[in-house]
Amino acid sequence: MTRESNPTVLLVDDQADVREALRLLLKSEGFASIGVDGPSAALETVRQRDFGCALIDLNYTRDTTSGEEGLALLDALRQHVPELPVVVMTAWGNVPLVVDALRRGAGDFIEKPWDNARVLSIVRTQIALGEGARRQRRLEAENALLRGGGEALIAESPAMRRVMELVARVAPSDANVLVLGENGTGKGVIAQALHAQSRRAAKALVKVNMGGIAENVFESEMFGHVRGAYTDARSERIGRYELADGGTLFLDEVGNVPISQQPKLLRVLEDGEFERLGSSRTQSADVRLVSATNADLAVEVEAGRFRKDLLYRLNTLEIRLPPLRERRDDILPLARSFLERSAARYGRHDLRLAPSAERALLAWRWPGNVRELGHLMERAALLAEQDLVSDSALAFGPGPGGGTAAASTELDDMTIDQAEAHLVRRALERHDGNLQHAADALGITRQTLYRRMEKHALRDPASDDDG
Ligand SMILES: Nc1ncnc2c1ncn2[C@@H]1O[C@H](COP(=O)(O)OP(=O)(O)OP(=O)(O)O)[C@@H](O)[C@H]1O
Repeated sequence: MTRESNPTVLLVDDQADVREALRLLLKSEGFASIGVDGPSAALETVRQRDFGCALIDLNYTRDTTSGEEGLALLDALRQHVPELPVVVMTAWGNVPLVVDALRRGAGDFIEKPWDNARVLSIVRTQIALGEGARRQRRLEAENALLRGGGEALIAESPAMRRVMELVARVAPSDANVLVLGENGTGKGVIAQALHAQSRRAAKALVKVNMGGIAENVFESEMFGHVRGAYTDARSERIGRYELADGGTLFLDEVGNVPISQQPKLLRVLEDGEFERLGSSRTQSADVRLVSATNADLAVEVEAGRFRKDLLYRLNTLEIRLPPLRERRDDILPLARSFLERSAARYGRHDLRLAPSAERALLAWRWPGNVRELGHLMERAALLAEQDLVSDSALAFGPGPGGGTAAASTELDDMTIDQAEAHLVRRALERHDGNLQHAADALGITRQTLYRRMEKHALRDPASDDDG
């Protein structure tokens, strides 16, 4: 969110005295304004900063009566900065032109010579409408980013109870928290709990997966960009940092922030200030940071891949999540909860675990932790032939060397590189492009999968747009 108290009005008119009269009128009501003399200067200016509203003349020197230039400017503004309310100024009585402008999206019109009170009332109304539109767009963007709903968090084991006590103690503070743990141990769930128990709970929890952001889009993802900031930036975009204003920003897989981008992250963490890519305007946001990693960041610092000063910014407090194999008391409560949820989804309401299944679940080492348990229960709910799910109905992860004879013959004829590309592609296909599931199936981390995909030029189905 920008920190400007009173929005600025853009005045576009080729006559300097008109601009000056409007500037003084607006100033008397506390509105700042910037005046420019024509369409190209107007378009240049809206690229550089935000306005609460624009007042544009419809006739410029090149063509002083038809209004064509003004209407073209109106169209361009609607396209470039759709939330900016535009008020058109016309000569008295030019009804067809006014109608045309309103049809093309002008918020209102002013006839010259104008009535001061009417100008001020229109400007106030249009600014309020524009703010409403921006707020709406923010909410939509936030909703799209929020993780799907709060799921029940299970913490029966002594180790997890201690974690939850720590969460309760640190959540209300604004301190940055680093959540550590193997893949699938529930770091995202803990980030959600920290947010839900904080005074920011009513605001957004914005998640960014650092493992999934390519180096060249890092800055625009995090801090947004203005239109035209780079070749594909067709529209303005709000960054994740700004979206988290007043709320919590969750940086997942923070160990993957490229070293070249780490100073940018450090700067915003130090003073809360940033610029949208392509803009020189400094903005600020009030953000509480929770980050997570399965990497040993001390080792990354040693190796020169992670800045020590950044680590110290992130880990004001650390929460370590034990792997599932070290909290066996959670296994069955989690399994029952996942089975119940999947059973409801697939209409198998009477499904329950047989003692043999419970013994098998307790004996498994859970390399994929809680996530693996969730997937196993979902498969069981789908595939179980009887309501009582026995150990034989549990398809524990493929052991090393799993795979069909046909697949191995295919692999026999490939180079190692080809085989790797083939396996990655097949895993992505089998798991409908879900990177985590594909990585689990391949027995590698999501980061490693991501690197392999880059190496073999396989597309990440989630990285789609420029906004
Ligand atoms: N204590 C818990 N209670 C209920 N569900 C849990 C718990 N811990 C994890 N889960 C579930 O397990 C899955 C994996 O959790 P999550 O994504 O938070 O793990 P993670 O440690 O962030 O994984 P990664 O390191 O791969 O990003 C999610 O579906 C989550 O809802």
